[in-house]
Amino acid sequence: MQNNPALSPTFAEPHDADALVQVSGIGKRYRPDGPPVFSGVSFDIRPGEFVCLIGHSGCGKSSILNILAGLEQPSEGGMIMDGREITGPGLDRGVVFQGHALLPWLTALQNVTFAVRARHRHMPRHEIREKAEHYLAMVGLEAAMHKKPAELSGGMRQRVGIARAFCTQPRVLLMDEPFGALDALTRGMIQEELLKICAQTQQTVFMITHDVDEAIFLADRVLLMSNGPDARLAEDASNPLPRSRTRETMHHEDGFYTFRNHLVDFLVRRSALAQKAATA
Ligand SMILES: Nc1ncnc2c1ncn2[C@@H]1O[C@H](COP(=O)(O)OP(=O)(O)OP(=O)(O)O)[C@@H](O)[C@H]1O
Repeated sequence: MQNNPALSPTFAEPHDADALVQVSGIGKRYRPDGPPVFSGVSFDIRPGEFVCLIGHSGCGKSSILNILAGLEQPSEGGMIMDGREITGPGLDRGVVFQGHALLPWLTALQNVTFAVRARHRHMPRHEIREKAEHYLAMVGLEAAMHKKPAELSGGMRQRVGIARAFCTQPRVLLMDEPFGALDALTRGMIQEELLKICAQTQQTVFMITHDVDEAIFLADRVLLMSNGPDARLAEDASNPLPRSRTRETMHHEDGFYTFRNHLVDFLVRRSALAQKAATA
């Protein structure tokens, strides 16, 4: 951790000793004369955990993800990852946005090798290529790796984006509604692939979603934000379903409907009450 006296009081908060990421009392204010978008947000992410963040539009979810990515600075509080303060972007964090953000003049394979090369500057060319091919195969794109983004469907482009993020083997993968623009069928398929890859690689993930069922399928923990302005992290809900769940059968698992109702009730009712209580 860098020696930043301004942050020391917040970092004194209790955190899980095993946490990979420790977020301490972060807040964001874009306009000095207005209320903060959110404040006092603290949570931990343990290694290998899949954490989803849910909340109504405008409560600051993307701002939190951008702060974790180092693309934005918090107005208050701070974060530690692997014992060091996050102060800017780094290759230890891979980011997948809703728009795939691929380089349009490169093929799928070249887009992925570009990322591997940036991460592993001294890796031999053939190893870079093998790595890129491996991750493209993992997301089911063996046959399409020589196509350019314009020749791929939206779902395929998003999968290239996921392969690109995974292949750099970031300590944490940050995803901002990565499947928001996809049709339900493609979305389901990619969710399953993602869960499989995460299980194989023990990848740590922080993901924003609006979709309660997506969160229940993917997440070990669901963080619930109250409504903005001055939103807070209102609840930290552990997923009671076994990790072996599948999309087809998860609604038969004990606790599925109780957990789902809990999340839906938060979004429909408690998120507004939590905001009133926090700002009263
Ligand atoms: N760069 C910025 N400059 C000024 N205001 C911003 C900036 N980025 C976000 N905001 C404002 O901060 C608030 C939260 O935005 P943010 O995108 O973080 O919310 P969100 O919860 O991710 O919303 P959504 O679910 O609609 O994507 C909004 O009122 C937004 O207008």
